[in-house]
Amino acid sequence: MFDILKTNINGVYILKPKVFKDNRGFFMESWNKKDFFNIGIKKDFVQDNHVQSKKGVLRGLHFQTKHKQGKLIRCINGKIYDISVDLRKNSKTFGKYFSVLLSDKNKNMLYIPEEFAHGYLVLSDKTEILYKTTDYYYPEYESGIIWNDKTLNINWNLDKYKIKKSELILSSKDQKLPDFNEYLKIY
Ligand SMILES: Cc1cn([C@H]2C[C@H](O)[C@@H](COP(=O)(O)OP(=O)(O)O[C@H]3O[C@H](C)C(=O)[C@H](O)[C@H]3O)O2)c(=O)[nH]c1=O
Repeated sequence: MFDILKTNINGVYILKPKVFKDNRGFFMESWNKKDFFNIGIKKDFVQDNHVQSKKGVLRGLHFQTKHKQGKLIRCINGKIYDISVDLRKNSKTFGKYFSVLLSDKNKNMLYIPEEFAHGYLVLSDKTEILYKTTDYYYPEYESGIIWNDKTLNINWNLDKYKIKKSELILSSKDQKLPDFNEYLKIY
């Protein structure tokens, strides 16, 4: 059982699971095929990912050019500031981004359809996220856009979260991602 919040980007949803608390702790359904189908999320998930990161890690912005992946993301320990960028050519929000705080406290879940670049800034140590994808990992089709692209102009809220740019931890791959204008030339 979920409350569904539509967002300013068509097809991107925040799902708030119903949390059953008692003197033992809590129970919640984190995914239910029927409920998702009724929302309009009809593609099956085929892979589950579990990622742990230190505070200050920034992963992304990533997407697969073929075998594009829809994602259902949730944070089970700590918190992340999650960013997804609409790359659907015919979308009226093409190039626009959606941001949301996902944490073990708010238990919010984010669903993004295929053709979105995805990334997140990690706001606390030993943060763990779980996310399902609607297609498999194909490293040969991995691509991305640099996190601080001037055209996308994403506000990562570094000041708000008191994370210095010099403290950010990115993979060497992510440090070399192309910018949005290069992306526009290729795809
Ligand atoms: C994504 C992925 C990675 N891997 C292996 C490949 C590397 O040896 C290792 C770390 O991969 P990577 O550095 O690409 O992990 P992230 O930077 O977290 O990548 C993810 O970051 C952003 C936020 C995403 O939304 C994507 O799901 C994904 O691109 O895990 C796998 O075995 N399977 C996978 O599905």
